[in-house]
Amino acid sequence: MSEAAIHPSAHATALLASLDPLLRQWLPRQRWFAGKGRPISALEAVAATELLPRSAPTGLLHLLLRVRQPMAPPQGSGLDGVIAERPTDCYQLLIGMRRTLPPRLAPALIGHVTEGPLAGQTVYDALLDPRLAGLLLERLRMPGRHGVLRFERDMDVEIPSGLTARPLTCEQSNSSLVYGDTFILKLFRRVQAGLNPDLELPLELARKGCARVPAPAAWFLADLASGPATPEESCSLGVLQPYLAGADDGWELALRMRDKGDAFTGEARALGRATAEVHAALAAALPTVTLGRAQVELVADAMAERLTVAAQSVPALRPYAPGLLTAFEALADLGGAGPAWKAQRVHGDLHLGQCLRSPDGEWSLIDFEGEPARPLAERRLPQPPARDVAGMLRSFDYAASHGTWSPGWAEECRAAYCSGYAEVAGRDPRTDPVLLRAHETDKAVYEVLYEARHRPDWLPVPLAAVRRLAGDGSADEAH
Ligand SMILES: Nc1ncnc2c1ncn2[C@@H]1O[C@H](COP(=O)(O)OP(=O)(O)O)[C@@H](O)[C@H]1O
Ligand SMILES: O=P(O)(O)O[C@H]1O[C@H](CO)[C@@H](O[C@H]2O[C@H](CO)[C@@H](O)[C@H](O)[C@H]2O)[C@H](O)[C@H]1O
Repeated sequence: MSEAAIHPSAHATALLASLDPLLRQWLPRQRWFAGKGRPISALEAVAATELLPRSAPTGLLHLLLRVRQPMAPPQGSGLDGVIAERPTDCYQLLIGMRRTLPPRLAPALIGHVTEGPLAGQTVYDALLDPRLAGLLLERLRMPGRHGVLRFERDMDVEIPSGLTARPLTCEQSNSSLVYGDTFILKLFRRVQAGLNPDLELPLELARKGCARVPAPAAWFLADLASGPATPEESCSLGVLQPYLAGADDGWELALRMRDKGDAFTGEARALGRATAEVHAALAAALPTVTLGRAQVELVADAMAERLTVAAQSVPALRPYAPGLLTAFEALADLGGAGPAWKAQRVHGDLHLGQCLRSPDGEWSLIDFEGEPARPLAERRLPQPPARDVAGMLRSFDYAASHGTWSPGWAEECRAAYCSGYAEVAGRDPRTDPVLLRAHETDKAVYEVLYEARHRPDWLPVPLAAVRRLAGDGSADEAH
C-alpha cells in the first residue's frame, strides 16, 4: 500500500489511538497476523469507517491499519545491533462495539477501552457476532459507498437477506464467514493496493462462463486515493461466492482414499482436466505473452534469488542449494520460444487443499490469491502454466509423505494428473521436463520456507523433495 497517497482523517487517527494498546496485545494472537514474534513499534490508521455508529447499542467499525515492526538484521550481515524496519503490513479489521459483552461473545473479546473517543466501549471481533456478520451481508446486498468503502455486486445473482452467519473455523490465511450454507464471504486480512487476484480471476472466469470456480456474487473494496481511484489504487477487501455445501477438500479426500487403499488416480486425472480448463479460460480472458530468451532468464534468475533468500533463513536447505541451482541454470540455458514458453495468468498457489469436489463429483478450484507472502503486483504477472502443474505435483508428494511414505502412490497420481491435463490442453506437461523441474524446485524451496515459518514439524516433507530434486539419491530412504 503506497503510504504517500494516503491521508487518514483525524477521526480515523483518534479512533485508532483509542484502540492502540488493546490491538497491540490482540493482533499477534491472530492466525492471519504475519508479523508474529516481532514487537510492534507503531500502529497507524489508514482508514476507519463506522458501518454502525458507536452510539447504537451495537456498533461496527471497519478499520484499515498499518503495522510497523522492527526487523533484526540477517545473521552475519555485520549489522548486529542495527534495527531495520520490515516493510509495513496493512490489515483489515472489523470491530464490534458494545457497552457490555454478552457471555456468548466472550471468546471474541479484544478489550475494554479506557481512553479517547471510544472510552467506555467493550470492543470485540465482529466476525464472531452473527448480528454484525449479518449486517455485513446486508451491506453487500446493496451496492454503493460508505466512507472509503465501495460495495459492488452481480445483480443477476439473488442474495437472500437474513441468512444465518457462522465463521469458518478451519486454519486459513484470511477470515471467512458462511451464510446459511449458501454463500461464503472471504475477508482479506493482509491487504495491498491493487486488485486482489482472488477477486479478479474468479470475475474473469465467470465472464468466460467457466464453471470450475465459484463466481463472485458481491465484493467490496476501499478507495484510498484522494482523487478518483483507478483499479490499481483501490484495495480489494472481500468477496462473496456461492458456498459449495458438502464438498470434499482435495487434501482430506486424497488422504482418506490413500489410507483406505483406494486409488486416487481417477480423481487426479479429473483434477488435471479441471486445471487445464481453468488455464484455457484464463488464457482466453486475460493477456498472454510469449517469453523470449531474456525473459526466461529473468524467470530463472528470480527462482535462484528465492533459493538464496530461503537458504539464508533455513540452514537445512544450504547443502542442497548447488544441486537445486542446476534446475534453474538448465531453464536459463533453454531460453528460446516454443509452446512451453507461453505465459498467462495462473492460480499461483495450486495444491490439493485448493480443490473442492462437490457431491456430484465435479472439481472446483478456489483461492486464487497466489502465494500470500509475495507482493500483489508480482502475483498478478503472467506465468507459465507449469507453475500450477508443479504445485499439484508437489501436493501429491505431500499426500504420499503423510504417514508411511508411498512414492508409488505419488508417481501414479502425478502421471494421471498430467494425462488429464493433456486431454484438455493438448500438450502433456511432462513434454517440458526442464520447465517442470525448475517450477517444482522453486515450489519445494517456497515450501521449505513456508514450513520453517509456520509448521516446523512438516519441514522434513519439502526437505525430502529438495534432496531428490537436488540429485541426492538418498532422498527416498530419508522419508
Ligand atoms: N466456495 C466455497 N465453498 C465451500 N467451501 C469453501 C469455499 N471457498 C472456500 N471454502 C473453504 O474455506 C477454506 C478457506 O478458504 P481459502 O480461500 O483457502 O482461504 P484462505 O486463503 O484464507 O486460506 C477452504 O479450505 C475451504 O474449505
Ligand atoms: O492454502 P494457503 O493459501 O494458505 O497455502 C499455504 O498453506 C498450505 C498449507 O495449508 C501450503 O501447502 C503445502 O501443504 C499442503 C498440505 O497441507 C500441500 O498439499 C501443498 O502441496 C503444500 O504446498 C501452501 O504452500 C501455502 O502457500
